Amino acid sequence: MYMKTRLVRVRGPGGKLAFGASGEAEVVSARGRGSGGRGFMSGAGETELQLQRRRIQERRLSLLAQIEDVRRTRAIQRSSRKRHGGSFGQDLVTVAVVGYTNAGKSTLVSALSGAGLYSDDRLFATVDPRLRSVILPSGRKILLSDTVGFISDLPVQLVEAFHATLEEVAEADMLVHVLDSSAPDLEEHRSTVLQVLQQIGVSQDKINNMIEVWNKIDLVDNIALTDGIEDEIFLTEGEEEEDLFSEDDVSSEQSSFDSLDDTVDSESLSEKSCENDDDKMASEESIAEPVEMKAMNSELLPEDHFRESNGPEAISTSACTLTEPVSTCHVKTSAVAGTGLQELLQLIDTKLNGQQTVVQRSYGPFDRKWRPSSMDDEKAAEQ
Ligand SMILES: Nc1nc2c(ncn2[C@@H]2O[C@H](COP(=O)(O)OP(=O)(O)OP(=O)(O)O)[C@@H](O)[C@H]2O)c(=O)[nH]1
Ligand SMILES: [Mg+2]
Repeated sequence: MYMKTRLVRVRGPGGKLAFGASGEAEVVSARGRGSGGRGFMSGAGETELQLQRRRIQERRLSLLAQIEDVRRTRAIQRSSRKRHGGSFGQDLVTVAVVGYTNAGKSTLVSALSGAGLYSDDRLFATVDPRLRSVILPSGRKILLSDTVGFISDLPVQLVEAFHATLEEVAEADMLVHVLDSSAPDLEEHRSTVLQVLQQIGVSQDKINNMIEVWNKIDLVDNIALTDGIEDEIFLTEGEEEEDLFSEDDVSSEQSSFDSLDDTVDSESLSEKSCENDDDKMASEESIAEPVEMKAMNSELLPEDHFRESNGPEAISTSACTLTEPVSTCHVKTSAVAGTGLQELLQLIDTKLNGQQTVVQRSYGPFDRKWRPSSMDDEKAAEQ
């Protein structure tokens, strides 16, 4: 097939035609040959290499045009969402799902918006299929935004291509960071993502407020999880896991969630933990002192205990800070098995409710606008 459509020639070191010989290989396309005379010996047309380069260039330009389209569309979507109750309003906040490549972001977004949970792609599907609407346990509707996976050492040339995604991340009201908990280089993935988020101008507040999803929990062997892996991931070195709560506490946790979803089992119910929003100051302090990390085994945290100190809206008083100088809430999920999904939605709900009163949207590098300093808040709001 290849030979039928293309002429392949290999030029040997002496410039002679030498099929299959080692040396500089020059592949001449049949198309190019036609345009350049009698084969490359007499100044052939476009070589295969040139042809490939041209095609790559064309493809690049076409992709850049598409990306520009997506950016424009998303900008329109965002302003429309703001007008009709978006970022500052009640109804349509955007939660961007970020994470290292292959962590399971797309699977998770599909699972969250798939059968069994409310899903409505209609509104934005025509312009961007990666935005899915989801109804939280409280009835609040949000938009979940799937994003391009981050990778280490992202080539500079690719950054432009990622801008559409990055803008969505910078603009999102909240971030959900999906981690593949079975990945051996989990820590590296986590720090790469945090680094990229900082690089693209996501505010520290937003990073601190981020929910971590420990996905692919089905791949992590239960015994290994309790014996070692979880300790490695979640506990600070030197800290000892404590049996903090009695069985009664655990069952009270379950009862408090029964109203949310009867199908949720006790195991998955205990699979979440969250820092107190009010503890934000404390967590910010911990950024300055990265060594001082609190951590707890989330399995042991009862719901009643969370509520005691945080009021009805809060899920947890316990900071589940990790070994990184960033404190986060976390939920364990298996996007393929469908476990932990309700807990994740509940956590997003709780976080958003907590944010509601203090929503201070951080401006990323993409939406900073100049504003006269004398302008009072009312005028600014009108604008
Ligand atoms: N066992 C298991 N596999 C999962 C889970 N979630 C996702 N996967 C698998 O992991 C692979 C990657 O999933 P994706 O959803 O494409 O990951 P992604 O983060 O969107 O990847 P990129 O778009 O490349 O960044 C797929 O083969 C999924 O089936 C999970 O919870 N458990
Ligand atoms: Mg994906």
